[in-house]
Amino acid sequence: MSETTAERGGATAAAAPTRTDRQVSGVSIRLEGVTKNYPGQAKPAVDAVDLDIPAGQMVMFVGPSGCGKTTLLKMLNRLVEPTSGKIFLGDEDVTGQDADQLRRRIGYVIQAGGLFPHMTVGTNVGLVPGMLKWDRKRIDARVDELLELVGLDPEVYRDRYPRELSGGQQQRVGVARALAADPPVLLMDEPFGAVDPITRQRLQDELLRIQEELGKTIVFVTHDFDEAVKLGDRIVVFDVGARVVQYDTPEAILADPAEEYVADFVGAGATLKQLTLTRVGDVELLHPQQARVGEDAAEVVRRASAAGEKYVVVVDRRDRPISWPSLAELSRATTVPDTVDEKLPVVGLRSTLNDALDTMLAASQGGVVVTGRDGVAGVMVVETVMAAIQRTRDEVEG
Ligand SMILES: Nc1ncnc2c1ncn2[C@@H]1O[C@H](COP(=O)(O)OP(=O)(O)OP(=O)(O)O)[C@@H](O)[C@H]1O
Repeated sequence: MSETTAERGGATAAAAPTRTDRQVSGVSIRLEGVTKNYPGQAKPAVDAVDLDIPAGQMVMFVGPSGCGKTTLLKMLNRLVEPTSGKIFLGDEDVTGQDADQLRRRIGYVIQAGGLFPHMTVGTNVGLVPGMLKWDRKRIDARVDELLELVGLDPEVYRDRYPRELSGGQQQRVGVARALAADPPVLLMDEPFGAVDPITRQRLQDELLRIQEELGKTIVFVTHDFDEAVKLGDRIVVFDVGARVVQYDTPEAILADPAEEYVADFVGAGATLKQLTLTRVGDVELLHPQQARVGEDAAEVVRRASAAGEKYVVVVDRRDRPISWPSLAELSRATTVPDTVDEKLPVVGLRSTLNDALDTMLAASQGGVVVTGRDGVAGVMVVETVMAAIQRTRDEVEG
């Protein structure tokens, strides 16, 4: 770290560990005095920014509209040419490197996925490996692997066109495409801005899961402070000219905003935002009886009644939850039905309590099914969320 970096106000991340001890496949990014003057603009859009982004971390860029977040992001893959300053990937100065070469090492995800509409999902995902002249077999295998990774069945989606997908699915394909050549760095510019809140929450959960697995260095621009708190290992709060006002963990920023400006930006709901820091996996879950499709319904009802329960979670053959019927409903069937409840409220262990509450409200249900790596991890009821909110309030206020 240079002295100038230190002087310019906390633009270096402290050497705190990431949220989990994940594998790291990313490289660090270092900016030194990076500046952009757009022609005809009196002031630089980005003014002499120094920033160190540690390898394998997800760093969120937030700040008011027009403060220069996107310009700064686009200078990292040179969609915007810096006026001055230096950019390093690891120890390598990439400021003068051929931009096309550079972009093959940096995945880029934008709103709505930015897919080519006239190409199938498979062709979209295989674009960069194709440019890198991988052979057909290797590309096909990689496409399937990536579609699996982002939760899309390759058999079903490989040959579809983007217009045949929902917004959330297109976004998943966008992420798969950005990861295709296994770049160490991923840039994401408001990727989930155009999808509905519940889909956004699922995509965020998926991104956390993928990041846990891959450990890329991710730089993520967002307007949504809750999203920054949920996803970020660290958050950079910018002001005009991409001035770094605060660069720290979400916990630290919420607990101690650096300036009044940051406090305003964090907002009056900071107490409740603390809830965004609590993951579903951090609270005690209930463990209901489960039943598998095709089981004898009367037997399941007997088992659940004996355990004092009124509902069971039905899972399919791959242990995925598909419905959550009452014993009364179940006793009308002979075998446990394979009916999929499209509105079944489901969240992951890495979802936040806010997400869980939103999901319950959207489904008009008093609980959610929680899934983990190996299927159903439990269920959570609204009372648990309320108790956690109360605890957070007590802690913050008292
Ligand atoms: N191509 C361009 N030519 C001239 N000025 C530009 C150009 N792109 C951005 N700007 C200006 O640079 C400043 C920073 O814009 P930028 O889009 O980077 O901000 P931002 O923080 O990402 O904003 P938003 O959150 O609204 O997307 C703004 O004043 C903007 O008007």
